[in-house]
Amino acid sequence: MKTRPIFHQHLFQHKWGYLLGSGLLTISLVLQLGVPLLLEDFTDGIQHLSIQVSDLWNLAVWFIVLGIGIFLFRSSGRIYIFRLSRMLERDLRTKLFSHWETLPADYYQQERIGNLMAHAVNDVNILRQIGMQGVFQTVEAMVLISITISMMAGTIDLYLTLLVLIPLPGLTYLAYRFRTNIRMHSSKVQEAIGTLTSRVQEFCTGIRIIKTYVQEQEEMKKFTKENVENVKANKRLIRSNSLFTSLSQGIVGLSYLLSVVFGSILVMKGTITLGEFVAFNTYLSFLVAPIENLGKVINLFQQGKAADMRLSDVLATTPDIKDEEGIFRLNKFEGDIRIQNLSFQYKNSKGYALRNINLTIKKGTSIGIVGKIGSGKSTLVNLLLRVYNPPKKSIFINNYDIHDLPLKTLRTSIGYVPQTNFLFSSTIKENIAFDPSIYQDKDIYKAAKQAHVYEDIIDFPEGFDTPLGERGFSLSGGQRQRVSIARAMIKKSPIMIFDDSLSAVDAKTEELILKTLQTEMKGRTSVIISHRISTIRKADQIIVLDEGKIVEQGTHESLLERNGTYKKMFVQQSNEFTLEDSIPSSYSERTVRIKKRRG
Ligand SMILES: Nc1ncnc2c1ncn2[C@@H]1O[C@H](COP(=O)(O)OP(=O)(O)OP(=O)(O)O)[C@@H](O)[C@H]1O
Repeated sequence: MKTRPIFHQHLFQHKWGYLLGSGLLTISLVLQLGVPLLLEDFTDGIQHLSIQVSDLWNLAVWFIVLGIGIFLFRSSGRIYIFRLSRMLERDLRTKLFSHWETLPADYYQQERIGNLMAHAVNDVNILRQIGMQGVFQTVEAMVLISITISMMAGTIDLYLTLLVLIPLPGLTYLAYRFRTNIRMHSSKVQEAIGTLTSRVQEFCTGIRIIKTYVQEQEEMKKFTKENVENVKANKRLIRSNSLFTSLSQGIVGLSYLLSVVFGSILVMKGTITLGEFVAFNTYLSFLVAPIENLGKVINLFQQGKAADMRLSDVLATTPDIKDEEGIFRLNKFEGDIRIQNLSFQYKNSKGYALRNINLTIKKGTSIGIVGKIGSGKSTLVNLLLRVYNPPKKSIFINNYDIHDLPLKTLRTSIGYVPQTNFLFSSTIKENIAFDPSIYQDKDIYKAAKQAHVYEDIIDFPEGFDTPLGERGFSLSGGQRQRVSIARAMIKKSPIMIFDDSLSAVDAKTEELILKTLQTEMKGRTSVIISHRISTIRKADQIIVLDEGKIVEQGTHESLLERNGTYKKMFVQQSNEFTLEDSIPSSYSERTVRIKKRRG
């Protein structure tokens, strides 16, 4: 079913508001048309020397009354209309954002962030402008042009009116054509400024690399090139703007020339009075802006139509990961996981990321997942969280197919520490608790202690209230990882997933964290992905993934005894490290302490 364009829906929803705003504006425009009438009478009075001092006072009072009336009605009409379009902007952004929240992760991989930003900023702005300038200037043009021309032709002179109107449509055409041109050049200027800004930003953040690789001159060359581009873009904009202004002034000038020359002839012939001549030119001055605005408005409506279609398309995207019909309304569950014949292929991908996975993870146990880069480890946990949709009847939690569980329950019941530790530009406290009002400070401190980041945080100038910059750049890689772990720990979920979450911490801290996890995770299920055997060796079961398949499965000891991929990895990693304690020949000892070789 075809839906109505977004702007039409808004206009329809607020039709009375827009009518009221337009009505107020119309009153102010009608009052404005009283000015030429007053001038006409006054000029004729001067010409006939019939003006008294009291007439001067009267004129002044009328001007003031009209001025106040025009001001009051125009500004209230404007406020009314503009307020409605600000509501459109607010509601549309909220709608867009809440719609985006429903869309799955792969939507964001297919769409470029820049496009999404353009929808949220530019497209919404265009629709707002239609609600503001578009409606305001259309009403103004329709009312002013129709009444003014009627007054000029009906009360002064039809032929003179037709004559002065001849050049004016050129103004509409020019505004229409040049607006596209000027807009294109303006966006090029914006782009050039954006590029320059990014260059400076990159320079500031990458200053150490630039200096150590002696790249100052190269950077200077790049900057100079982009700076020149910026100047060129500005020159093109200035040229376009100046040409438009000069041509418009030429057209308006031509109209006035016709009015003055032929109007004076009519005055001299006695066809019109001097007062009517003055009023005629005042009417003409009222026409210029609305006729020019018509061109801009036509252009704006065209842009609006395109923006409306783009936004409607975005809003029409249906999430393919959502609560399905007939789900069990569970609020919580325990951590029994069963994976059955799970194979998975990403959209637009030729091969399978996972093939025929069968796995049982009992409540309260831990599983370690190892495997080469790209072997499917993260895919497996992403499917568990339904970040991507697994095939039906392939993943069960507490014997429920995860498709039959509410998404919210599924995700709140799983504490997840992702591979990339994204931190928000807020305080450390907010990064751990998201909403600190839900948790008490002691819960936040406890989670930080469990992640072994507490001591680091209290050393920061503002402790847990230290604000983090974009992506938390003020923290080290290891600190960021541990803040992410604390964020997952505070949830106390029955299932915890750690996706390569200890890669940036040193061996000693890793061991401390693992020890704490062992105690904290009692009764809960944990899934630990790692490239380092030291991280997963104590897990109740370990699987080795290779090209999406489970190639080995067992405990640390049983896998070492198999002499397969796991053992190869273990030996390889052991060679890369200096062993603090020697590796027992049978590999049966559970605690092998590995310390990264210094230097
Ligand atoms: N969103 C995606 N779209 C298409 N293919 C993907 C996507 N994400 C991962 N893949 C592919 O799926 C396979 C498994 O990737 P996955 O990220 O699960 O591996 P991994 O074992 O976690 O790797 P790493 O150790 O580097 O984290 C890889 O071939 C990868 O290129």
